[in-house]
Amino acid sequence: MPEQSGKVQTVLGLIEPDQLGRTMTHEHLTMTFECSHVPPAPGDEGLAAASIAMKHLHWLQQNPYSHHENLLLNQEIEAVKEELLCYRKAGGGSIVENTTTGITRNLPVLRQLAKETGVHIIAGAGYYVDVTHSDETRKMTVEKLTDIIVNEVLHGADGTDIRCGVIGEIGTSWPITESEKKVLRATAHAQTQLGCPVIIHPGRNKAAPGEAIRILQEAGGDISKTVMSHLDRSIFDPRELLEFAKMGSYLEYDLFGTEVLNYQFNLDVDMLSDSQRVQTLAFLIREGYEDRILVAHDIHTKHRLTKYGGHGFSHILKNIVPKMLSRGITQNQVDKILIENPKQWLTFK
Ligand SMILES: CCC(=O)NCCS(=O)(=O)O
Repeated sequence: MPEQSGKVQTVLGLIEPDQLGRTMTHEHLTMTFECSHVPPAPGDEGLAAASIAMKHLHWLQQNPYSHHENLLLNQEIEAVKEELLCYRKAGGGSIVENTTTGITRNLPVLRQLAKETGVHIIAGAGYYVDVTHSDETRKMTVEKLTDIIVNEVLHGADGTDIRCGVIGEIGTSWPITESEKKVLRATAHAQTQLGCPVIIHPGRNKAAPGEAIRILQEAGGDISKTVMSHLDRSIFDPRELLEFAKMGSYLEYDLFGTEVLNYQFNLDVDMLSDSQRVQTLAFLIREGYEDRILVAHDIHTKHRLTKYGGHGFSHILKNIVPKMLSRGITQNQVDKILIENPKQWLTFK
């Protein structure tokens, strides 16, 4: 039985699950997102090249992926540190940092932030979406990928002794590519060996979450210990959502704070507002899924930091929790979503 059994693995070592407190299960503290750059609309090239400024803020909020500098969250370590101190003051305890290979994971920075702020940080093992896979990664067998992921959890990643405490976010596109399928199978095999939590980034299609779960299931993964991210831009029809929920994964609404007219990555999608996210959580609770819900902001660009006029890492604790309570979600259910469910998910079997 691995030493992680019954514990949560943070970048500073193992902790007791009760030490986690309120936990955002899907954030990024340092990463780059150039792989997802969207060319600006004709006429917007000047805005896309300008430094971030108050007078451009609305444009930036609506076109976050067309501004190159905005995609470099790794340049904001000091601002993120300030945010984490505010997050603690607001009652936050832990953050799952989902940056995986391909989007510039930086484990020494995560360790430094955990030391300086007292926030428990859990790092992610594995690989982001296909466009970020190296030729070397693409050529690897499932067995080799499994060994690498297991090693990142048991011994440390990126040449450090800093160990990951979850596998993911594992990136998938739509349709899921062959290289991503291999990574999903390796994820399931590693999870079988380790009894660890897994988190998946689905492609931008309503069929994507179910397809990723089926691949994990067929490879022996433990779906009850797996999170499906980004449901707030993936499945909108209530009946289809309940069909997906029946598959048994955690259901994560992790784009709180993102309110956009046009979702740049899929213009067919009408992105939920925060009010609609809260309504969806209330719906899932009524349908009996309160033990399966997780929430976060998935901050991955500069403009969502308070330094740039964004909502920051404390938005859920400060603004969304009161809204949840005002819409009939009980304090006990809020505590399940913020404390108990993350604890169950993050504890190694
Ligand atoms: C690395 C951050 C990330 O993948 N965020 C998801 C954005 S979205 O696909 O839900 O728009």
